[in-house]
Amino acid sequence: MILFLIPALLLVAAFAVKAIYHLYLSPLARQGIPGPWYAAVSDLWSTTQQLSLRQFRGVDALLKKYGPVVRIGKNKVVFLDVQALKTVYGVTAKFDKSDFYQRFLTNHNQHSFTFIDAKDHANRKRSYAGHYSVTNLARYAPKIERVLLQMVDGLLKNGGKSTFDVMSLYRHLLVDNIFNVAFDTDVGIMERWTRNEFSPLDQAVTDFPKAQTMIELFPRPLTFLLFSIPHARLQSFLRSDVILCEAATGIFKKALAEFESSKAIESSDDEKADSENAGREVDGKSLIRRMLEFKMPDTGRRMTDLEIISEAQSHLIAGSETTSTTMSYATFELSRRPDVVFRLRQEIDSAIPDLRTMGDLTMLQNLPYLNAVIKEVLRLYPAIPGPLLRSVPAHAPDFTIGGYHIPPGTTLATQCTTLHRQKEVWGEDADEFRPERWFEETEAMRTNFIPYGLGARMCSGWNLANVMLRVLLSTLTRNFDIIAAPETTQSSLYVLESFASFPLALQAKFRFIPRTE
Ligand code: HEM
Repeated sequence: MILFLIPALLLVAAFAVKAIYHLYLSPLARQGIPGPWYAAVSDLWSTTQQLSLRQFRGVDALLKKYGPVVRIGKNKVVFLDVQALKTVYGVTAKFDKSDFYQRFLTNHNQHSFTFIDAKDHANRKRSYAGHYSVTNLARYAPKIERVLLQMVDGLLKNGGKSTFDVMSLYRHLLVDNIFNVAFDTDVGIMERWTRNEFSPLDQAVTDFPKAQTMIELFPRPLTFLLFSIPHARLQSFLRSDVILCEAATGIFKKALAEFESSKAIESSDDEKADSENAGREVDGKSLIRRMLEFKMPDTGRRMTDLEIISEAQSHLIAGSETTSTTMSYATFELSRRPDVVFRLRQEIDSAIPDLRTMGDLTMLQNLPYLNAVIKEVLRLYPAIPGPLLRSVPAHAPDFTIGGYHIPPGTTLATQCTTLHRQKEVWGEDADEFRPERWFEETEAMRTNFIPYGLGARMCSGWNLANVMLRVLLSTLTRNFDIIAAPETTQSSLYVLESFASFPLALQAKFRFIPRTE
């Protein structure tokens, strides 16, 4: 008995000593940064918050209770200070991403979203620079429109008889879209949806962030147990990374073959190659082609096959689930706000008279009410609602937030959920969906609105996301009256997150009744 007791007592004593250190003696404790004691003594609070899939809510509650700088872990501080936002996240900021992002490695490889080191990250971003620019995206308008009209046709054919889960519907469309826009490949996922066929790729895209969070938070030595449970759905959930990697490898091989053959043409017949490549220039280069051609500026090294595959895989994930969730919440607002639909229709009907077209992308970019609606959706339903974690670098010069000295090694973060709902910035109706507020945009609104993050690590695909939100919202509002299914309510859409947000019910069902007036 005593043999068990002594180690147990030693463990308790070790925990108590550590807890005392973190509560009273550590550099953060000595600064007296406010926050609950139970969050400061260990990282248990933070871990349970992540497990509960409500971390952004817990952090929001603490920021409201303790003020703009709060200690939420042994070594973790969250803040709301706009000045600090620029220092921590700004374009010239020297703060790296925290190692939290390592859970999102794809195929065990780094990609732009996960790189910790700023130089590695900058090089990777250079490898596909310009691909998601507004001008380059305009080249893909016909492909975007084709898939969009497939969806509209499917809904028109149904004539409003059935309800559809739009989380899944939009994801199908957006997965197709990423393949078209980033990889110049048509995989026909939307078509599968119209035939009511299951698509493993679509499922894997939505599983990935949830599965990676589960694997990360599961006790490490026991992970193998998780992978041994003989349950088909659980195993496909846990292996979403493999499914996505297979898809990315397929498109990589295709792009590589095209790249090799174009090089062969170039070397065998320069003149002929010139004319063939002239054709390619008009088509633009796919994301993979850009990476195949890229050489690191400092070393001249080319990217390895695995690096390209992992980067492509990450764009597939980042580019579909986020936009689909945002659109699903937009659909919910449309279904319960006839006043917003009325104003939107007034604007869109006169801008796009032909029902069978999507409208010019530049023209859509200039529709004020449509853009106000999108901003309001991104404000209230940000797809990444929780803390964006950064590390104070080892040799950081003296760094303070709100008068507190923050030592090197501390993990720092802000979160848009709280920034986007501060009454001092957005007014007393901050929690309400009111697109009109964007017609009186203030400087404070501009600096506190960060649905796509900010600085050097800001979302690479934000132009694409905005394009897709515009074409989807305008086309659906134009063609359909949208009615929420009885089971789709504020409670069923209660927001949860595993870094990316999703509704509690995991679905959002609506009927799309063809518009008659
Ligand atoms: C409504 C849709 C979207 C939202 C709200 C969103 C939000 C974000 C946010 C907040 C970040 C920064 C995360 C951080 O700092 O930790 C991010 C990064 C990123 N997003 Fe998006 N995103 C969206 C759509 C897209 C799309 C369509 C793509 C297309 C490929 C994309 C690709 C990426 C990539 C590659 C990164 C990593 C950027 C880097 O660190 O260099 N996202 N996104």
